[in-house]
Amino acid sequence: MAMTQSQGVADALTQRTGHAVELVGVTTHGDVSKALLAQIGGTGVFVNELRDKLLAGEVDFAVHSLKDLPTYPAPGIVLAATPARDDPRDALCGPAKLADLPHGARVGTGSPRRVAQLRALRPDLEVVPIRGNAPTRLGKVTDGELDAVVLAHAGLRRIGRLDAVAEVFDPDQMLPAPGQGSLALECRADRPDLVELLGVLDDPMTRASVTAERTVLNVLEGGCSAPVGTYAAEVDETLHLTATVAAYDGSRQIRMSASGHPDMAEQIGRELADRLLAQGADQLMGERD
Ligand SMILES: NCc1[nH]cc(CCC(=O)O)c1CC(=O)O
Repeated sequence: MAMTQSQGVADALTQRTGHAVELVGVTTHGDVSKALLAQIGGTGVFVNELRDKLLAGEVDFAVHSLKDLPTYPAPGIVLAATPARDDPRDALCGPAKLADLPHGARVGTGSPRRVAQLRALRPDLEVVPIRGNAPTRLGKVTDGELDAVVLAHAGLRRIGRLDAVAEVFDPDQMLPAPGQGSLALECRADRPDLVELLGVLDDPMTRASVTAERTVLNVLEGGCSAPVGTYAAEVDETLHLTATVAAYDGSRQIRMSASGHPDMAEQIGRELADRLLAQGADQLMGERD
């Protein structure tokens, strides 16, 4: 997935600027570790090695999945572009839609956000923690170990496996991870030439949406392993943001929305997060079964 999305960015950049781009593959801790993301700390596990190579001057820019990027800034590094977002939703992969899965069906996901929202939708399911890349996860359904898995639609599209999708979750049912489906192009802050070059791929609507989403996560002090779901989109120059914090066991969920001018994306996110906290979001996030 990482190589496919990076190649897409490289091609787009060459097309727009005429510059040739050479891909340098980097394996990260998140790629090799078999531990659950929630256990290895979550934030930065797919990102840190790439940032090290940026700072060492071994590569000029890095392509990340935005949802894997920690919300706190990295010294010396800037987010030069957020290209137009892919489908941000989650997808159920398997032989049947969620409502048609048998009682007690085994559904795989390692994400506390997905676990919490799945349990809220179908308390009877057995949610099984899994890791590994998307093909490995899909393989667990094919070989009968699991009845279904939940994966990001964007990732499935990038690896050409939309055939596995039984149902795409509406954000009303399951809110995606902040930044899901969006890419992040990072480069060194002391390379204004590159910041400008990469800027041709920036999509202002995506930037506003993901800024609002990531601000919610930042204020709630959650990483990619927090049970926080968000979705923001711009309609007629108004940014609409919805966010949820869910108890891990699915028993309780706080869900709220806000909207405003896209230029105020950060403030919209901050105010929504404050309202979630006032409703007891921090208490829900701290709970584990
Ligand atoms: N956590 C790993 C990860 N990082 C980005 C994606 C998918 C692509 C995206 O959301 O942009 C995935 C896999 C998944 O969640 O199914």
